[in-house]
Amino acid sequence: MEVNNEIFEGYQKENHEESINEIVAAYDLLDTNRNNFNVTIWYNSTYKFNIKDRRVKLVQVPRSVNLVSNAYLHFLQGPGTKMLFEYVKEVPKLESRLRLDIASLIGPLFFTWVILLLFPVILTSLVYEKQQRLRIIMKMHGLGDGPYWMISYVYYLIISTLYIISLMIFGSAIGRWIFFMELYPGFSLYRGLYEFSIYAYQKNVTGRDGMKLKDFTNSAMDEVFYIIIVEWFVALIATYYIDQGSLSMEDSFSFLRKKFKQSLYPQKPRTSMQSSSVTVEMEKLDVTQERDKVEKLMLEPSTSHAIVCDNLKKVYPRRDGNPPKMAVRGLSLVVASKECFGMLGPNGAGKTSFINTMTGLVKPTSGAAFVQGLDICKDMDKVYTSMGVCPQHDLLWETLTGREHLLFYGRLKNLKGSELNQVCYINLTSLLYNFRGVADKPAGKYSGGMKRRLSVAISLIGSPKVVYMDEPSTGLDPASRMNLWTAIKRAKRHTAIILTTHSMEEAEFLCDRLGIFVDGRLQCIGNPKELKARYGGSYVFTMTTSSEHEQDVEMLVQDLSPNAKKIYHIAGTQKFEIPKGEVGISKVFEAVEKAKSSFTVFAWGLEDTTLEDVFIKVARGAHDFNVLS
Ligand SMILES: Nc1ncnc2c1ncn2[C@@H]1O[C@H](COP(=O)(O)OP(=O)(O)OP(=O)(O)O)[C@@H](O)[C@H]1O
Repeated sequence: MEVNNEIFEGYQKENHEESINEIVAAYDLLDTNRNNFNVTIWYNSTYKFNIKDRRVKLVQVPRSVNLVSNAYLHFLQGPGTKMLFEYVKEVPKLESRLRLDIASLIGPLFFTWVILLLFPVILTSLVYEKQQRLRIIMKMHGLGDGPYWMISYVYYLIISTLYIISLMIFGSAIGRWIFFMELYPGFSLYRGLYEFSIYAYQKNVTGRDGMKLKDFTNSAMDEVFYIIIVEWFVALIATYYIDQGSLSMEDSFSFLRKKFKQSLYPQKPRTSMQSSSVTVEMEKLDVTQERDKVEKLMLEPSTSHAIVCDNLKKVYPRRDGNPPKMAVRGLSLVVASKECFGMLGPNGAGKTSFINTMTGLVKPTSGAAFVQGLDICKDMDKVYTSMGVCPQHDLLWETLTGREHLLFYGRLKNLKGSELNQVCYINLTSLLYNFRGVADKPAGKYSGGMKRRLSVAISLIGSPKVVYMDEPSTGLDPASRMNLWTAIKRAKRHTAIILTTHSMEEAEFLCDRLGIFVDGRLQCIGNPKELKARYGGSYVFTMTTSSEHEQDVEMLVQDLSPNAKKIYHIAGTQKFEIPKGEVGISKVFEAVEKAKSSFTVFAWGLEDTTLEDVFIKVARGAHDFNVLS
């Protein structure tokens, strides 16, 4: 290329003061904060005007290609650049192309987006564990908060590091320096990258270096770091609060909801609570005896009993304008080691609330409870190490197989190596009996009954000292139910079990003692035989005849026992309750044979009281008492 040396040399010799002053003025207009600026003009070699404190020096620097045209563009923006512009116009220059650096323009947005892709993945995973209550079930099986967060942190740190390293490798491959992209969280990262982009752009325009450490105070980069550090602490504390405030997502934000609700529903005097507390409590003898037993144990604490509850209460706070709900009203109960205690009760009686309180899912409102001598309010973490839980709703990872679930929970119970494999195998065979096809399938693909069986297997793994089972046999077919019962019976040899159920058959088959719970109170307690003897002191006599002989049947029953009560009557079929003390079975047979000779008897039957009869009687009695009081 032809170069006009004369023009440039002439410029140097004459030292055009006026044109240099105009450069300074032009620059001041562009950015009054800066007192340092470089202009690079190419000619044969590269010359540089260093303008500092309005003093201009022309220095020769190594040749730099392609910057001259950018410098012109920059200076053309100021009104005082006329002289230079006119002069430069005459300087022959290399052919150059306009560089539009897409990466610098959209880089910050793009990089932030790419890095934040990992954030929802981590968040979803943590929230999933919390929402599905997997977090609490892991805790109940002995996984403490410290190890949980450490493992989660290290796990996601490794994933994030690998991700960022991949990104950096990719970035280097495309020629970008993205070291600072490792910094997090997103917003400050975005800001940081924005600062980088400005420097990157200036590098292209002016030929200066990119961002240096010393540039941090001139740019907003120092702020970015302060924000990241502050956010780090705030996020850690907030996470800790949300996690510790309560273990349920719902309760985590209860403090906010409380404030909001207080403004919507001003506090009314607590009339309903007060009235319930002055209700005369007519406790049955067996329940009173149990309470006395607990009181004695409280005076001489011992670890010989697996579970001791002393006047345990759970009240759910006022919600959506509804009054507070007393779900458990002062329960006193002792469960011995290796005892299976069955909790029966109608829907909404408070059984699950009691189990949730005992397993640490909700805190008791008052009273105390001890598991193996450990206070559930103070030593829950220690209690968890010897506890198993089969919750009312299955809490399983959709993607883990049955075997993986058992291996995981087995490890939490400190089982290792061959012992772990053996325990896992025993549980799989006893509870997932056709396990070969099932054990290695993801739990998300299990049927309802299979999930239930897996939940029971998890609760029993590692031979915990205390196991809570909330309706373990719900949704099981008869064969699976029998399997489950066998497994529970086997577990009873070394474990105390509290189980809730709506199946009287199950309660009778498995439980050493039963308690019938109605409206938060224990109505009766004892072993199934005792309860039947106490509450079911009558036979149920049923006879079906044609309708014209109904009167004859009534007379027959009156002859047998004047105190018999008709409890059911429909289209020729009548049911009577006959007090056991007033009639012998042989007398009933005789009377029926006599009746058969005088009229046609289609069918008849005599039944002893079942547990179901006891349950209905007790539940109805308690309900009527509550309605009247
Ligand atoms: N989180 C809660 N907030 C307010 N009230 C609740 C809450 N959980 C349960 N309750 C109420 O407490 C009472 C006892 O409920 P709980 O679930 O303990 O009964 P349950 O005996 O286990 O019933 P089911 O046999 O149907 O499982 C019910 O009236 C229920 O509506």
